Amino acid sequence: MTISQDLFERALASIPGGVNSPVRAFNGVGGTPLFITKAQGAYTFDADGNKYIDYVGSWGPMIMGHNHPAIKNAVLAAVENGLSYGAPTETEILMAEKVKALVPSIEKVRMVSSGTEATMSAIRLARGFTGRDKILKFEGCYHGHADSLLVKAGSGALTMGVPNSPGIPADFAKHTLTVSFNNLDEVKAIFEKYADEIACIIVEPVAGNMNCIPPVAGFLEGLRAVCDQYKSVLIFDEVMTGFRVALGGAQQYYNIVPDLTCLGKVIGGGMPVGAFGGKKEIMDFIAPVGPVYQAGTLSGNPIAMAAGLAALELISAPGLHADLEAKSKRLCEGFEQAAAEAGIALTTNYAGGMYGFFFTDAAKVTSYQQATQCDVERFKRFFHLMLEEGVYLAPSAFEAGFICSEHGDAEIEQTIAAAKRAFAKL
Ligand SMILES: Cc1ncc(COP(=O)(O)O)c(C=O)c1O
Ligand SMILES: N[C@H](C=O)CCC(=O)O
Repeated sequence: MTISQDLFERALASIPGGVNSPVRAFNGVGGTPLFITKAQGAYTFDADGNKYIDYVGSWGPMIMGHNHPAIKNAVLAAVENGLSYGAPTETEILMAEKVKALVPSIEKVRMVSSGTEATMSAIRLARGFTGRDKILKFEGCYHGHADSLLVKAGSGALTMGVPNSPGIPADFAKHTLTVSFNNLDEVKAIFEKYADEIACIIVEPVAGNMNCIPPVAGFLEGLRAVCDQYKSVLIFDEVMTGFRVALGGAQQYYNIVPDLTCLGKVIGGGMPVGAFGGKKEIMDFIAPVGPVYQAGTLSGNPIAMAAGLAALELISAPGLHADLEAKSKRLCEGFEQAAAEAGIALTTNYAGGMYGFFFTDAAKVTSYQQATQCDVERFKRFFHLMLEEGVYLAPSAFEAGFICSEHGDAEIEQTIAAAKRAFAKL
């Protein structure tokens, strides 16, 4: 990795921490981040010419594998007509119609350029719509880096040990209430306390930013009931789960209808895209039809829409999500069996095309507290052993892993075999 090392040193001189998003810096595992030169299918290639089976997939968007020809060709065709107009296009209508068809709880949708913009806009809309200031989120859930949401946050914030970021005025953060994920009693108690002051609950329906933690039975149903009771807006942040755990997202997988949904990652096919949408009466509260302001110079960008539409077309193939889940299951079972043979305590979680594994004695991990008590040092050693084996896992114990359509049986079995050798050396 000498070229990656040289590039990292050069990057450190000009870019804070050498990276443009903290989770890329390997702070969670130590060592030098890989500098990637190209990616194809299930594989990424680094500057030193190493080839890796990739379970990061650009942190989720690459559900059809890297550089899929249909997405690439859609982008190339769109580029011929110009890069951006700042005026409406038919492709935006096609995108909105496709999103509505795939996620029926979405009656109207607004396109943005990142998941952060989607969640930030959705909570502003919920506040404007209800006339309430407080919002409720869950410890360890990450919803991007908007001020209201960087409170007890997961992902890089948790990895770096700064779940509450400096720079956010206390006067602002005080409006963000937090309780434990998968703990409905805490949700009910806080609603009893603040009754009609809470504008919305925002939740990752499968938590993917404190490793991977699916909801326990009844949790999402309970959130729906509480929001109905107190007339709060239920926001599913499906930036990660959307189009991944099922074609219609986690709301289809668990059969719960939120009021608003945030989307990102897969919806852009690898281009910078996000979206938020939901009930017509709430969505019509945003400008220009309603009073809540929300805008974006590059929102609905024609190249990004072309890539996203091509991706959504591809993922609509019958059986794709069942296949992704079968691969997640095989990988998790393979890891558990290999760990057991080596006498290593390990448990796994998965939902559709996302998964996580935890070095712990616990039979199942269902909470933030359990996730943060896992053996992070063991994870770090395992991560580097797997890298030496040619397997690129998320470089943090607090991130989910992603399966793509191009992970075939060969890649999955190769990964399990690599894990077996790695466990033996832990
Ligand atoms: C659940 C969730 N919400 C929001 C975001 C923010 O998206 P972005 O990084 O595109 O701003 C992310 C990922 O970063 C995410 O995983
Ligand atoms: N966990 C994050 C998103 O899901 C990782 C992406 C990032 O913040 O760079």
